[in-house]
Amino acid sequence: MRLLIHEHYDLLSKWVANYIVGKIKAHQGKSTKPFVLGLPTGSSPLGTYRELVKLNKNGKVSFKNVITFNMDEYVALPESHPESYHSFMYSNLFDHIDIPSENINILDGNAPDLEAECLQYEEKIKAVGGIDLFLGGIGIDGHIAFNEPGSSLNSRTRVKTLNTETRMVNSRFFDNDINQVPKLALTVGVGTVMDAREVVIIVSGHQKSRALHKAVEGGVSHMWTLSALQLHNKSMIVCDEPATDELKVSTYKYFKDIEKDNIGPSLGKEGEEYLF
Ligand SMILES: N[C@@H]1[C@@H](O)[C@H](O)[C@@H](COP(=O)(O)O)O[C@@H]1O
Repeated sequence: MRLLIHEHYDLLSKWVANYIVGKIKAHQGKSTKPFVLGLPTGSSPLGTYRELVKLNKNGKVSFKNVITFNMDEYVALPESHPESYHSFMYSNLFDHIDIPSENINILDGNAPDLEAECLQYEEKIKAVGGIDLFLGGIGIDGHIAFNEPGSSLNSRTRVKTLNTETRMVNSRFFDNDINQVPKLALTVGVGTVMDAREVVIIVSGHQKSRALHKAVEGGVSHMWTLSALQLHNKSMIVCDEPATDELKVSTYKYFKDIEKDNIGPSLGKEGEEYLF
């Protein structure tokens, strides 16, 4: 597992967006098949989405031949609700890029048969040849997508009960009222994420530092589902300095040193592009 430590969130966001664009372009250079991209919601990817929109508008990348699969969605929250993950994705990304609407996949938390919906989602991912790159974030308890502590590391897309801590954290989007936060969600499983050919996780801020410590320095454990990434053969965590607060100094220095040539000193200057 790689760990790239950026000075601050804006640099991280710019780097991740350019990394994704590099991957899409490299794929398009050698295949006519669509690039399949897994996507998260939350505040962590917001900067990356802003950069992707900019790169699309500047003609640096097209999403016409990209298929997306979102990680999760609340159960029984209308799609039109401002806090549904459908709304989030359209207002922060899809409404601003040239992706065809038929290429967008988001779990339907209002489907009459939720289990069938989850099974179909897995089938659809398989049918397009699997996910090339899964982008993700984490919760403060180290959850990836909505795979709360105790989730099987082999789990597939399914209905998941949200724990109180996650609902409290997410209540900031629901008038700070935990009672308005749905109790259930549909989520891809840890196994679904692990099947992606590459996984990139954004971790930003001090509040995520314990989870980062557990995922990087702890053992593989279902109590910190991000730690499953240790078993993935192409995974990377991209974080900012505050997220490293709980890492050992030696771990911090190790990753700073080993990745020093991959985080250029000029990174982040307006208009600067990175080629991967
Ligand atoms: N299901 C989402 C996760 O996919 C996301 O990673 C997490 C962290 O969100 P944020 O980036 O806002 O901290 O929130 C939710 O629980």
